[in-house]
Amino acid sequence: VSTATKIAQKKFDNCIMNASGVWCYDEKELSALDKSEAASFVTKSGTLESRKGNPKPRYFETDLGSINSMGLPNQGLEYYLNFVNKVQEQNPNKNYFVSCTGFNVQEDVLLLEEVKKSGFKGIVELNLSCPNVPGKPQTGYDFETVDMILQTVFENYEGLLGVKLPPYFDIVHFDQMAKILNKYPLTYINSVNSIGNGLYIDEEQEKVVIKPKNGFGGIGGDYIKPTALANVHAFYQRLDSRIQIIGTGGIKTGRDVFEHILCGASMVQVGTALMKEGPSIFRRLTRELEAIMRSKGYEKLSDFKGKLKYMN
Ligand SMILES: CC(C)(C)CCc1c(C(=O)O)[nH]c(=O)[nH]c1=O
Repeated sequence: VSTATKIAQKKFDNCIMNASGVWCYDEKELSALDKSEAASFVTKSGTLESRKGNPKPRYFETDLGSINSMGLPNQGLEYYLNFVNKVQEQNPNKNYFVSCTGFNVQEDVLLLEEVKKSGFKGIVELNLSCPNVPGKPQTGYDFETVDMILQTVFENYEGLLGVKLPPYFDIVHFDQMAKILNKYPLTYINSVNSIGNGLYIDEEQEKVVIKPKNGFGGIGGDYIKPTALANVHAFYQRLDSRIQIIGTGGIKTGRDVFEHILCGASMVQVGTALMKEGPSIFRRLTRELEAIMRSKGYEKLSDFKGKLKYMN
C-alpha cells in the first residue's frame, strides 16, 4: 500500500465534512467548521486572483435541494493557503483540504506551484468541474483534457491530491474516466459535484429564481442522491483500491451517509444540507450514523464500506 494511501487512509478515520463551496468562503466560516464535529474542512475553490463571482441572487434553496450559479466567488488561493497553514499548525492531527481551480492547465500548474511554495502539508482538491476553453464542455466532460491536466500536474506536484468530479450518466463514461484516473497517483476522487445546468422555476411569477445564466445552475440536495450514489459505486467498482473515494451529493441524514459508505466512499461531504442547517449538522449526522451502525452490529466503516449487495 503506497505511502500516500496509508496517509490518506489515516486521514479519513472520521468521515463527515463540508463540500467545497459551502460554509468555506472566509476565515469566519472555516473556523466555524473547524470548531464543529466535522472531521475536517475544505475551502472554496481558490483561483489565482480573488473573484467577486456572479450577480445575486445566485443561490436558491428549494424543499428538495438547491440551485446555484455562484461563479466561483473566492478570496484567492493565497488567502486560503495562509489560513489553512496556520490552522494546520495548531491541529497537526487533523488534515485539511484546500480546493483550487484554474481556467486552463497553465493556471492549474501555477496554482500547485503556489501550494508547494507555501509549504502546505494538507490535501489539495483540484476542481475539474471548472470551465474549459469556450466551445468545449466543462473540463470534467472533456476526457482528453482531464488526461492532459493530470499528466501535467503530476509531473510537478508530489503532495496529496484529489480531484472533484462532475456527475457522469453513461456507463462508458465511467469506464473511460476510471481508465484515465487509474494512471495517476491520486489520493482520492470526490464524486459528485452539482448536476450542471438545471432549471428551477417560480411558477407563480413564471420566472427563474437566480440571476446568472438565465436561471440555469448546478443542482444539489435530494434531487441528486441517486446520481451521487451511482457515481461513487461505479468508481468504487473501477478504481484501484489505492485511490480513496469521497462521496458527495444528497446527504442530509445518517442513512444517506451510510448509503454512500455502502457504495464505497471512505469519507463524505455535505453541501446543500449544511447550507440549510449550519455546522451543527455534523453532530447530528455523526450520531445518526453511529445509531445505524450500532443497530446493524457494525463497529467501524470497513465493516460495511463498499459491501452493497446485488440481486443474485
Ligand atoms: C461552476 C464553476 C464556477 C465553473 C466552478 C465552481 C462551482 C460552483 C460555482 O462557484 O458556481 N458551483 C458549484 O455547484 N460547483 C462548482 O464547482
